[in-house]
Amino acid sequence: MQPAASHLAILGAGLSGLSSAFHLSRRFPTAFVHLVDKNHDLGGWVHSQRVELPNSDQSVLLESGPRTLRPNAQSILELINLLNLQDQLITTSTASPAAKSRFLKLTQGEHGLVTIPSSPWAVLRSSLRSVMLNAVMGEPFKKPNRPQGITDESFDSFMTRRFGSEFARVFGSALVHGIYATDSRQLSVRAAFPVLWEAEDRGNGSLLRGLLRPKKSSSSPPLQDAYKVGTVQDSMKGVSVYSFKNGISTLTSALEQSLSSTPNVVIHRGTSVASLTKSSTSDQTFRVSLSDGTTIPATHIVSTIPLPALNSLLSKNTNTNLPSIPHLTYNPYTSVTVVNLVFNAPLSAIHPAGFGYLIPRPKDGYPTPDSNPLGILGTVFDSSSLSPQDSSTELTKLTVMLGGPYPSNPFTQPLSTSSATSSSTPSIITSILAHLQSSFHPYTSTPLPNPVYWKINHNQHCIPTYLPGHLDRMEEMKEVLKGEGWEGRIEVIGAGVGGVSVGDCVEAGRKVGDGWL
Ligand SMILES: C=Cc1c2[nH]c(c1C)Cc1[nH]c(c(CCC(=O)O)c1C)Cc1[nH]c(c(C)c1CCC(=O)O)Cc1[nH]c(c(C)c1C=C)C2
Repeated sequence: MQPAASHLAILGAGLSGLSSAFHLSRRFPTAFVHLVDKNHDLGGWVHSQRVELPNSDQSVLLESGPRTLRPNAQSILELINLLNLQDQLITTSTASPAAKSRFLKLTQGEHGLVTIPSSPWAVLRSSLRSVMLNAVMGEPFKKPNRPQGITDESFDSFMTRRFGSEFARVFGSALVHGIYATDSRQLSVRAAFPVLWEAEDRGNGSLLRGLLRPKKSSSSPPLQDAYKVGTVQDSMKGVSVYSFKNGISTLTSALEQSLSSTPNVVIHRGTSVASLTKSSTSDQTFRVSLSDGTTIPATHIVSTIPLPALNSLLSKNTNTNLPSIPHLTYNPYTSVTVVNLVFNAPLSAIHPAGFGYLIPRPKDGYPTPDSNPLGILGTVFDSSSLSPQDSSTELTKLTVMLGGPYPSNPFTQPLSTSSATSSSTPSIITSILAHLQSSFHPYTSTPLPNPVYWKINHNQHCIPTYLPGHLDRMEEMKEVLKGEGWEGRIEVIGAGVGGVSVGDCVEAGRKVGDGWL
């Protein structure tokens, strides 16, 4: 029989680790909960920074990780309620341009952005008409064409089957750039977009018919599992996305603060896990040794660190009675360089109102320095939805994202994390400004002003690319963790396992250790 969960060790204090510690410390109020992170600052990829602009009394809030949240993630609404963050919310309505207007930049050489049509009438007037019309109108009438017996495929192959290769490249690859910053020809459709895979089943082979057909309603969750959202749900009516006055770090900082004042929780920051072994004595506890010399005896473990990091940790163990965990190094991780720019001019003087734009995969694939030399994936118009974070609407902030599947660009290495004012503009910023100028033409025909502030952050290996077959591999991994040696007393969660969004990570932390006693 499993021992009671009396000593819990949680490896990694990003969103999944913080959420795990928060929920487990409430579920097991008499257990000792240890939360370990190699960094001194907790929160993982969430990084919000308020910057005072030089020579002015103005400030802006810049994000280098996730910047907005969606109201459908109940587990986040629950944290907002439990941590009392409601008065710090800023919301963007579904009727705002940020929610309604999205753009594509089709080719680097050509000026301008193309609006993604949001209604059938808009399609008829759009320059994307030729790519969209036949693909979308024809899909419901196309014969079912999923090859028999396949259990997964790439997102590109799925979209190509149903809509044709040009539609898959233009829309599919751009969507994947904006979420996974990867090549849609590598990404598993079932792991990344399960809703679409299931809709094709429901529509008897047609994705669009399946999306229009309602899902069979699942029975409501047992009462103890109901999300404690309080009145937060009501404040999300008509909201498309939201954040906080001081950015997404509000959530991670509030979790950290709450854990710091919880008597049964110890946070070990700035120290990494040196080894993970299992005692050979009859108590069979795990030993988590930290690089600062501390050893945590643990009855149960939650690993939220990237899967390759867990693999390195376990492969250091010699003479261990712990079985190896499969598939930890199967998926690659992509890196994204995030460039925040701030202009001393209102939004309308810089770019059209809207969410921002994405750039599809070039026609000839990625290693094409002529078509997209900087490897730009897209640009977010932050001020369209997040201007209440800043001290003035006379400022415009936007974020250019580079990297992902493009060959690593020559600028990122020496500038991995840097920021400055316009007095010393490096060539990457100059090149990005030229790209923006061409993207915003003819909306803005006058030269763009120099940014009053810019900041570059290179997020190395920040997002996993789930390769086809990911869900089956994760099931196999879970079977091993339930078996001899681990005995269901370790759970491996986080972005590498079950979803990369903030909501997925928080939800995984909420569910972890469900069967522990
Ligand atoms: C660091 C860059 C990131 C890129 N994708 C993600 C990050 C953190 C993760 C991500 N982005 C989105 C989702 C879906 C969210 C959901 O469905 O709940 C995820 C998991 C969508 C998204 N993409 C962009 C924005 C502003 C959003 C809204 C959510 C968020 O704030 O992250 C823009 C964008 N993200 C990336 C690129 C290249 C890009 C380009 C415009 C990569």
